Amino acid sequence: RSTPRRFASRDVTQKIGILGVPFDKGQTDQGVSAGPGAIRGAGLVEALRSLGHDVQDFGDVSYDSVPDLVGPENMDKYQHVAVCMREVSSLARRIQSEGRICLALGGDHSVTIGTVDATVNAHEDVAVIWVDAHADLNTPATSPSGSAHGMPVALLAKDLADYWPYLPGMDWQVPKLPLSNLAYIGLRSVDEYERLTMEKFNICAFGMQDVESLGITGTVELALRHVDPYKRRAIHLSFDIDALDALEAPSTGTPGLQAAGLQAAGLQAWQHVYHSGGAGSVAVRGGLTLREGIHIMEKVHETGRLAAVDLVEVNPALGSARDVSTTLQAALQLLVAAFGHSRLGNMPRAQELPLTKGATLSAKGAKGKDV
Ligand SMILES: NC(=[NH2+])NCCC[C@H](N)C(=O)O
Repeated sequence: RSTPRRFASRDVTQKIGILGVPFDKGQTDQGVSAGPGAIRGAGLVEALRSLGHDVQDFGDVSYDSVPDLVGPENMDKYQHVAVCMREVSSLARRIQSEGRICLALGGDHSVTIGTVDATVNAHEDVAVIWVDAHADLNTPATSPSGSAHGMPVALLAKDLADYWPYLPGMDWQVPKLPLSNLAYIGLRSVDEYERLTMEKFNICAFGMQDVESLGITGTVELALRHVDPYKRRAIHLSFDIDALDALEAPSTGTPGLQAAGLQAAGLQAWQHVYHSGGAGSVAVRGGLTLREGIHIMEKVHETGRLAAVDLVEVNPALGSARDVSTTLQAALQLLVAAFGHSRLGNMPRAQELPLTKGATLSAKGAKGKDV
């Protein structure tokens, strides 16, 4: 049974609020703070408006003073995280309270400490789809790097609250997200303790092997069914550009394991192997294709329950000019897909199609009356 494709999106105006979060202190590479500017510069606002949406750009989050907070051991730049994410959360809440879908541009993935916090406060029942090469499920006690961008999920999860020490300056943040409302897609670099946590709490995760065996269609269907079985939750979609293969999005910086190489070496998937850090960082090979990423976005859009999107870890300082442009185009395509781009390009609406010379099919005409 074949049903005609629906192009509903062109007729449904969505209210979108863009929030830039040029935050880079959740990891060690320079340049990820230029992400929001670069994605805007690639034409994001214009592209979303051309879909007919009501787009308001709320600019970039800034914070000036960093108080002398003593954070947990092995959580780098804790003070910055605590202060900046409070600001992110309050702005993202404001955007959502105006009835807008909050589109946050990172920055590194620690920005979700603020954005997801806003979503779980703006809605009663929230589902999170986390598209990423990494699980970002470490606590300071388990983190191999001390980088906050590897910790947001652990910080947001209600089930993991007891695994954290008291966090001074973060009283605004209440871990509210049940891990049962979360699904990962695209994992290929999971640390040992993250894996243990995933097993212990039975977290729904589709790694690259699963995407391979189920296909992206099956993967997204199962992920959505898991996080939102009764089709009533607000959906927060957090997309780390490093979920895409390095060929599709080279300008991103997290050192990680090379899945293919590890398998060849007969190593366990959870034994993490790092590339050289800093300027030599490279994206993780063996990831999602851009088409697969777009499919995820389209399917979440089709639910009609998208509340917030993050697009993070685009680093315009990494790679050649061509790498940067490839990465930015990928980011842009993902985002227009999340907001209902037409799969076949900008097709005219049926009513706009000229039937005979000079005549167009009006709504009335479509019912067979005089045109
Ligand atoms: N959002 C990211 N790129 N996260 C990378 C995390 C890498 C590693 N698992 C860590 O915790 O340090």
